[in-house]
Amino acid sequence: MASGRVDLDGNPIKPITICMIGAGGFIGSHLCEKLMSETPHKVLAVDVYSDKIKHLLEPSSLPWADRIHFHRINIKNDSRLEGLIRMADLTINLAAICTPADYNTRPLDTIYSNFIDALPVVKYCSENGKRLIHFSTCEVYGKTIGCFFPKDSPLRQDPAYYVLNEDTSPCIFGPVEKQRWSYACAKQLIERLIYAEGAENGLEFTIVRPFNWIGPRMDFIPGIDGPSEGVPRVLACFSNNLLRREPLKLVDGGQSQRTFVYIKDAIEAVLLMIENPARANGHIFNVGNPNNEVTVRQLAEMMTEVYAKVAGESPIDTPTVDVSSKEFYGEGYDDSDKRIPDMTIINRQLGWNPKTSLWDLLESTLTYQHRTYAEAIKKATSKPVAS
Ligand SMILES: NC(=O)c1ccc[n+]([C@@H]2O[C@H](COP(=O)([O-])OP(=O)(O)OC[C@H]3O[C@@H](n4cnc5c(N)ncnc54)[C@H](O)[C@@H]3O)[C@@H](O)[C@H]2O)c1
Ligand SMILES: O=c1ccn([C@@H]2O[C@H](COP(=O)(O)OP(=O)(O)O[C@H]3OC[C@@H](O)[C@H](O)[C@H]3O)[C@@H](O)[C@H]2O)c(=O)[nH]1
Repeated sequence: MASGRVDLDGNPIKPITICMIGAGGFIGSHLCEKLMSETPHKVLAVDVYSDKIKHLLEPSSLPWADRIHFHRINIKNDSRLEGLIRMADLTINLAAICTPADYNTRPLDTIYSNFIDALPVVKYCSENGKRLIHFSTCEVYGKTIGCFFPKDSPLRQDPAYYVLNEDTSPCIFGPVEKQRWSYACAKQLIERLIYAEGAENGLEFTIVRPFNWIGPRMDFIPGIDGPSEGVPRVLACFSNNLLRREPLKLVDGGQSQRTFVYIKDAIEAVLLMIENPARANGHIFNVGNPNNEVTVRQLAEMMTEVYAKVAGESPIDTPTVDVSSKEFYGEGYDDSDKRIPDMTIINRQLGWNPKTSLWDLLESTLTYQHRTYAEAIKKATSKPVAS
């Protein structure tokens, strides 16, 4: 497994120690899995939760048991953080509040989590001469230029006005009272701070801008492994509706567009960044799949079709229902209109391309959702309600 592995320039890859903050989340769990099963690297896994990586931590007879150690730490207030960053060769920061339902209901937590709490991580990396891979977001681009043209303008069809490029696209945010942009703004400011640490103090950094990575273990199913009233991201919302045989809720008509990339494809890109520092340092990378674009309505229709196939159940008579964003998310919600990543830079630096079609990634993800949750949902919904 470990021997004979070489980087993109043919040099042998030396085992390193990685301090991964937010290792217990969706992306972290897949990255830990990849690092344990395919590389010789060690992981100091930092998070407040460990449920999603439990299968990698126990039992102690696992072949990688001595290469992954979990540290239950809240990075807001724990003096052990600097020690862990010093012990590692590389820090990867995934920790954040990053669910749209939180942007306008917990705006302060969102800003603190995405900016203030990330500050010591950047500082410790810079002061100790350690490399940093920081997770930002495609939301830093905000709205596309195209959305400001009249609906029937042919300019809307011109990629120059909607394809998002790391080095040339502007970042266009909405008003302060629409607090999605506070998340975007906090992420953008930490990017700028990291860039400045690189420019002034020589911090070796890579910034990742994920474009809707989806797959197994994303978020939670309300009432099963998360709060009943919780609102996860769209994959888990729609999965929950399908599992419960309820209509999928289309916010403001489901007209927003997204490109979805399979988590396993995206993790390949992160591994290339980890193992090719000379090609990744100093860069910001879009990581997404421009070929998998759909409107949210089309996503709902495809998920309904795929779920019927994997669960062997016919769809319900009314598979979707429209809801207003105010009803669904509360006052002050705003949305990103369209997100197509330009892949030129990641292609040039790391030769990475996504592989999995939207249909295929939904098929494997919904198979997982069905296997993991269908029984639990049946039990939960058949329980008599206490009077
Ligand atoms: N999944 C995507 O498509 C996507 C898109 C854009 C950006 N991102 C970014 O990627 C990163 C990871 O996203 P994810 O989808 O895995 O989210 P996630 O919520 O599943 O994972 C984040 C993890 O960070 C942990 N965390 C948060 N605050 C912490 C703290 N103070 N101390 C310790 N741990 C803390 C959480 O417990 C959680 O396990 C985030 O920065 C997010 O903004 C993800
Ligand atoms: O049940 C639902 C849930 C969501 N939606 C819509 O589906 C779209 C996608 O919603 P998601 O919850 O997946 O989140 P978004 O794509 O807006 O943001 C996502 O990508 C950028 C990251 O930084 C964010 O952390 C991530 O959540 C939005 O237009 C939302 O309004 C529905 O129509 N119905």
